Amino acid sequence: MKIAVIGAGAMGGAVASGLCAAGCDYKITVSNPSAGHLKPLKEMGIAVTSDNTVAVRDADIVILAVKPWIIESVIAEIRPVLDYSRQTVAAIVAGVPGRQLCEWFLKDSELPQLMIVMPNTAMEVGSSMTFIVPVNAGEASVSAVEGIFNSLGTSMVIDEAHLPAATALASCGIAYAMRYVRASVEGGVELGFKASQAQQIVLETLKGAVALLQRPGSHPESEIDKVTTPGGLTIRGLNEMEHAGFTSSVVRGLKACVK
Ligand SMILES: NC(=O)C1=CN([C@@H]2O[C@H](COP(=O)(O)OP(=O)(O)OC[C@H]3O[C@@H](n4cnc5c(N)ncnc54)[C@H](OP(=O)(O)O)[C@@H]3O)[C@@H](O)[C@H]2O)C=CC1
Ligand SMILES: O=C(O)[C@@H]1CCC=N1
Repeated sequence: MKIAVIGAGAMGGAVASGLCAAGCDYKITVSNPSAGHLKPLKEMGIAVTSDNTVAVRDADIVILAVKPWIIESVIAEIRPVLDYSRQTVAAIVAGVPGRQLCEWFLKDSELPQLMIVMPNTAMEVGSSMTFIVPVNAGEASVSAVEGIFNSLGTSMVIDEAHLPAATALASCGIAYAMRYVRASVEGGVELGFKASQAQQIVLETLKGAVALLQRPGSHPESEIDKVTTPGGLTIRGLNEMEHAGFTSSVVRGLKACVK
């Protein structure tokens, strides 16, 4: 299967390099105006070009990975050369509704197989939580796009109404998770560990927490109950974090992100 990736930044670059690193059998061409982002991809053996129309011409699946304010002009550029009868478009774009994409893609009253895809930066390491929103897409094209993003982590097909929340939790969520790590490392340094040691401790602890929660029937509160000795140390720390607004600030941050 041939894939064109338009835009070689954080998302487009991670799709291409991630698929390549995973040893996938896709023939990938990446297009980007400046050469800087293309160089490492070219070194991995990926075909590169600065011409979007060249990249999409032969592709079975076109992945758009440009900033939201650029996507309209990119669609206008590639629309004349796209063959809607055989090509699927997956748009990685935040905050652009499906109906708007349909308006921009409409050609002779036709649309391509079209979906919005929302990954996160962990595609780079094959661990993205990716959402797929079918906008105008049948089973075969959704399953082809699922195949791509399952090679880069885990994918979930959702409806568009859930996309803002999904974006907040998983795409932006990577940054929120990083902030928890940074905060814990800073605390660890103040308590006497070197930053590198503190980071290792925090990451291993998070790995353990994830593994505990991934067991069937597991729940965060029951895991917390096992740690919090009555009158003990853990509950003092937890309650202090809650007095400072821990849960509330996470919920408020997610809601602000969706707004
Ligand atoms: N970053 C993230 O975590 C996430 C981003 N998204 C969405 O992904 C999309 C891409 O974001 P992101 O990868 O972060 O952005 P980047 O700025 O990292 O990458 C965008 C890339 O598009 C290139 N570009 C600019 N103009 C054109 C053009 N006319 N044709 C082809 N390529 C072009 C840029 O090239 P140059 O730099 O040379 O100008 C750049 O390499 C956005 O719509 C964003 O909303 C979705 C989920 C998560
Ligand atoms: O912050 C943003 O707008 C993009 C969308 C999701 C993650 N980054």
